[in-house]
Amino acid sequence: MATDGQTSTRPRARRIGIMGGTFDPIHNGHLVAASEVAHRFSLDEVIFVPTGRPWQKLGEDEAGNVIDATRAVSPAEDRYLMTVIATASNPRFSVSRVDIEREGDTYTVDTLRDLRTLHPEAELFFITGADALESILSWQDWEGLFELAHFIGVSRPGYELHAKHLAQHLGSLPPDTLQMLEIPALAISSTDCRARAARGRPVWYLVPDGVVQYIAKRKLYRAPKASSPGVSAP
Ligand SMILES: Nc1ncnc2c1ncn2[C@@H]1O[C@H](COP(=O)(O)OP(=O)(O)OP(=O)(O)O)[C@@H](O)[C@H]1O
Ligand SMILES: O=C(O)c1ccc[n+]([C@@H]2O[C@H](COP(=O)([O-])O)[C@@H](O)[C@H]2O)c1
Repeated sequence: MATDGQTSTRPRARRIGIMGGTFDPIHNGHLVAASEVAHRFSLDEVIFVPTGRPWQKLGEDEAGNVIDATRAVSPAEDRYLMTVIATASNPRFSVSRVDIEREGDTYTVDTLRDLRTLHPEAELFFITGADALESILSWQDWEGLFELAHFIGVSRPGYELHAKHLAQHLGSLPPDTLQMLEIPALAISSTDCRARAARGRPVWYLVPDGVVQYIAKRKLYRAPKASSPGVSAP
């Protein structure tokens, strides 16, 4: 604290965005979302965090039995490497392995706790698309999430960006707990990119060039998902 009547020169806390996703594959919708939030919220860095075991995307029932084999997710290392390739040219973007190195299902509550431990002084901003925000009440320990970071909901074509379902819970929290941001509309999804790659249709300009090349090199999304060595049960 300044004691001589001068203004304190203590630097402001580092502002870190967290872009969580399965990134199977990462596409330009993810990158634009992170870039827009970084600009509008004056973030110093955005950390992309590929999921380890995205439990809601595995097509499994509660006992872990595969009930929809078409929903198997690509190996975490492939998704991680595509994320590194896609973000490499932006000095403000980085990629974390916290979710892929933690065992078991991936829960955002754990992601935020791990990143808080790694960045104890930082202000954290978790970035989520309108579709993910819509289903946040189904996330593990969702009630505690809003105490761990600010949340930024971003628009996405085909989804309404709102927090009506959270109104009761957010009422008792500071107004900057959840903020909404309209971003340029890119109607791109990983599901569509996978379907295109599977049928030999182009994914150029939907995903970064290096990711197009990585998908081709690793022959991702070509074989039926049931036979790929993903993270769902064999
Ligand atoms: N086109 C987009 N515009 C804005 N946000 C997006 C867009 N695509 C994905 N997101 C957001 O990015 C995060 C990670 O998304 P994810 O990796 O599941 O991609 P996806 O395209 O939704 O994948 P899939 O089609 O396999 O469900 C989520 O918060 C999601 O809402
Ligand atoms: O915490 C949970 O239970 C939870 C359930 C579903 C999704 N999430 C997180 O939401 C982010 C986007 O996930 P997804 O599945 O849409 O790629 C990613 O960071 C996930 O870990 C988190």
